[in-house]
Formats: sequence, C-alpha cells, structure tokens
Amino acid sequence: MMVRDHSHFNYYHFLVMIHLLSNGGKDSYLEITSTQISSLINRSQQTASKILIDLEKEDLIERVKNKKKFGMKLTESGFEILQNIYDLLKISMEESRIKPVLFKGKIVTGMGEGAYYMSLEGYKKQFQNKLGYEPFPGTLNVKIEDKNYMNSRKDLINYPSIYIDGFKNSDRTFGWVRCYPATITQEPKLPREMIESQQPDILNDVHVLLLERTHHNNNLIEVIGPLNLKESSNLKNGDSVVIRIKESVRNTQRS
Ligand SMILES: Cc1cc2nc3c(=O)[nH]c(=O)nc-3n(C[C@H](O)[C@H](O)[C@H](O)COP(=O)(O)O)c2cc1C
Ligand SMILES: Nc1ccn([C@@H]2O[C@H](COP(=O)(O)OP(=O)(O)O)[C@@H](O)[C@H]2O)c(=O)n1
Repeated sequence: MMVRDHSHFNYYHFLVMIHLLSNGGKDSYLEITSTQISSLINRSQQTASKILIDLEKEDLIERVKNKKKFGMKLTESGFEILQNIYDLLKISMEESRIKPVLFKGKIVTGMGEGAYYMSLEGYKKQFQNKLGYEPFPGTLNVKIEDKNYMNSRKDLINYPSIYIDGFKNSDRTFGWVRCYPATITQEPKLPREMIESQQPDILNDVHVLLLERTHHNNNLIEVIGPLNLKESSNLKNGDSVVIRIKESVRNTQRS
C-alpha cells in the first residue's frame, strides 16, 4: 500500500476515482465536467472542483485541458491505490464470512468415564486412522459458564468435522463422535507484561468432541489429544482456558 498521506481525503475522492475506473479512465482520458462530478457525488460544483484539484495534486489523476473541457484519467498511482483497496476489501469480505468459533471455560474433573470410552477398540482404531494419533485414554473436561459459548457449542454440529462411526458390541450400542481440530490456550491471570517470561503452554493439536450420547449438556466440552494434556502443560483443574476451533479444517473438510 502506498505510504503517502491521504488523510484529508474522504469518501468523495474515492468515489470520483472509482467513477473514472469504471468508465474506462484507467487507459483513456474521459471528458467529464465538474458539474457532472457534482451530480455524481451530490455535492456543490465548488466541492467537486476542489476534489479534482486534490486528486491532481496528489498525482492520483491527470487532467488535460481541451478547449473549455478537461479530459481526465487515473494515474498509475491512482490505479494502484484502488487496486490495493480492492485487494484488502476482497480479503476482508472473505474473512468476515468465517465466524470464529471459540469457547472460554474452566478445567474440571468428571466422573472418570472418559478413559473407559476412549479405550474401547471400536473408537481407538478409528481415532488412530482418522486423527493420525492414538489419543490419551481420557477426556479433558472444560466447563463453560458464559451462555454465548454454550450456543456456539450447539452450533458445532453445523461445522465440518472428522466423523467417528458408532458401533455395537455384544451388549450395547455406542454413539458417533465428531472431532474438531482445535487449540487450547491458558487465559492469562496476570497483565501481559508480567506473564511474558512464563507464557502459558499452547496446545496446538487437540480435538474437541461432539458426542451422540453423553451425560453432559452444552455447558461441558470434552477435549482429547495425543498426550495427557495436564501433564504435558501447566494446566490444572480450575484453570481458565480458551479453546479455538481451527479454521483450516473448517474450510476444507466436510462430513
Ligand atoms: C469417545 C467417546 C464416546 C462416548 N460414547 C458414549 C456412548 O455411546 N454412550 C454414552 O452414554 N456415553 C458416551 N460417552 C460419553 C460419556 O458418557 C461421558 O459423557 C463422557 O465421557 C464424560 O465423562 P467424564 O465426565 O467421566 O469425563 C462417550 C464419550 C467419549 C469420550
Ligand atoms: N488428553 C487428556 C485427557 C484427559 N486428561 C485428564 O486425565 C484425567 C483422566 O481423564 P478422564 O476423562 O478419565 O477423567 P475425568 O475427566 O472424568 O476426570 C483427568 O484429570 C483429565 O482431565 C488430560 O489431561 N488430557
């Protein structure tokens, strides 16, 4: 992006440049009067003239006088500015459509059942094949207290996930499991400067689970990973954490 200071520019300056661009004024001189510009921007003719003078001074448009009329076109820098704005807007628009999914909550203990389910062969084999690692037998439980995050948890079902099929053994049926690649960060308790030297561990490769059958409701999130997450980081019960669902998979995988 050009580093020139255009802070005195306003919406109308850009409108005039965009008008030139869309009418062929990138490569050819267009015959436009300040009266026409004035009706384009719905401002006085004086304002229109001032805008044209500003744009010319800043080398964003070029004007040549032909008898009583001006021919004008965008300069290279004028076109470059519009191109930069277009690129930025395009990226911003695309990113604005992706709703970040994150949860805040506290680490809590459960009933010790996670280990049982995670150790079942029917799940273990699929985790290994589909996640690429054999998870630690257990789930890290994160309790959500804020209602907004509970709603986001419900919405997870609409996002792409890695799907683990349910199965049956001789006496019961086990439900499907959806896995969402995620990261966990410890929420800082102290001001940023004070914790700079002891930055919390960031657990980058974990999965949030959505279970077909569970005792828990929307206020509890279960997280799995290749290791015991408490032991491999400085996380413990009662710590506040932020869980973020990774975008890469949200964009690429659907099931
Ligand atoms: C991979 C996996 C599969 C599960 N499948 C079932 C199931 O089929 N039926 C069921 O009642 N609970 C199932 N559960 C959920 C458990 O009932 C329980 O909600 C969860 O593991 C939390 O246990 P905890 O509170 O002891 O940590 C499953 C849990 C996991 C981790
Ligand atoms: N990847 C994992 C899974 C479980 N855990 C912890 O390991 C212990 C056993 O997990 P579990 O699911 O059987 O037990 P609870 O979460 O029900 O207490 C708990 O303290 C979990 O918080 C962990 O730190 N990292």
